Amino acid sequence: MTIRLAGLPEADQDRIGRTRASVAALHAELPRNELVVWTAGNVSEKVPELTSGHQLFVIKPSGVSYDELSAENMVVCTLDGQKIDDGTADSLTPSSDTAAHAYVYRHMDHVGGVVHTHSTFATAWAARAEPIPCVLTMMADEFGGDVPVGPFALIGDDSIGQGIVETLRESRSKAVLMERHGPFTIGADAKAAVKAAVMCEEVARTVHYARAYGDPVRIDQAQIDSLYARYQNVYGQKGNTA
Ligand SMILES: O=C(CO)[C@@H](O)[C@H](O)COP(=O)(O)O
Repeated sequence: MTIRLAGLPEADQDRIGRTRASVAALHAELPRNELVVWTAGNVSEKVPELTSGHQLFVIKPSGVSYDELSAENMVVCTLDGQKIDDGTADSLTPSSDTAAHAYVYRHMDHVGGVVHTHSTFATAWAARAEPIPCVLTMMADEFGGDVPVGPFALIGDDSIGQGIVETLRESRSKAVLMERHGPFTIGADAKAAVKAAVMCEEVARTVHYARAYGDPVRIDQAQIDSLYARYQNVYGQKGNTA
């Protein structure tokens, strides 16, 4: 039976509303960071701590221009990728990549946010099915090593999601270059996944130019491990309330 948003406890409705607003706002980061053209990218976030016990996520409606996105038209889905009765028109369909996002949430419990783009430099590496080698400290920081390539898969069923999960389970990376398609990124929440998408495009561009003029040198594994540990555990204002 379809879950009805209006029938959920008030606290759950409030939580879902906050997630819808946050995911709608984060989509503006995709064109702002030049990660998308037209509508070719999407962001989703799993709704945490629902008292009703439902497991839901929020994702962009398919093909809707980023400047028309709002909390009200963010689509709410079950982890099976099925749209609930979320108050939007029945005709409003979720992202083409909903099945992939849903598969990741079902199989990677620690993931709270997923992003997909076709950002130019990362997608060029995906077109060559070539992992981005870890030749930059920024890559060790954010990805803990190379940015891996996932298998080519057609859109619309679980195959992309399966490829994302199989690839990222073997890596610390928050980004995977799906072969001949483009990058998918994950994070503890949608903002972390958007950051990973921004950083993935940045390192794809930098390493592309580095290789155009020479042979970049890999960072050795012990140094990658040290850089990753510092960045993930010390960098920024970890826990500071100031
Ligand atoms: O690769 C594709 C379509 O082939 C998708 O990733 C779109 O580029 C974004 O689709 P929507 O989220 O707007 O449905």
